[in-house]
Amino acid sequence: MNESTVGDALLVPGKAAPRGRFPHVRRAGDLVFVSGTSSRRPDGTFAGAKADAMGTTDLDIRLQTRAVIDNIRDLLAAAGGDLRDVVSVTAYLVNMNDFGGYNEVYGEYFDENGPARTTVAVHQLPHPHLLIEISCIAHIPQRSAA
Ligand SMILES: N/C(=C\C=C\C(=O)O)C(=O)O
Repeated sequence: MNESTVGDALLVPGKAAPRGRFPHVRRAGDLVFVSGTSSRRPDGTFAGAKADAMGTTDLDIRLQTRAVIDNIRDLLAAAGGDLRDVVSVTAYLVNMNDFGGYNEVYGEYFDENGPARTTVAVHQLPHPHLLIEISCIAHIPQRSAA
């Protein structure tokens, strides 16, 4: 089904294209739902991920977490909001050993007055270099949307 039946679906120019048939962001009334977002750049490379010619990887949870939240900030801006509008965060880590680094960077953006949060470990994410993906819900009243 191509047609939107509830709210508005948004593909945000300049951001990494979704790797499937879903929008970056979907609005339903005053709530804005942000699809699971990684550190992927528009050119398909990942912030916080390097691999040498032998395939040895150097993956950095702090850099990835920062890039994910910055990507989400850009997506929210396209919906007329910003990170202060986020009311709920779900973070997916592939390894809970990364919780400390993730939590440290997260705390640079949000505090106890910020969104409700759930963090879970998952078996895999859609690319082997990914350590983290985050989805979230923001409250952005329609009258202030772009
Ligand atoms: N949200 C999904 C994938 C995101 C991948 C990325 O941002 O690199 C999905 O497949 O549901």
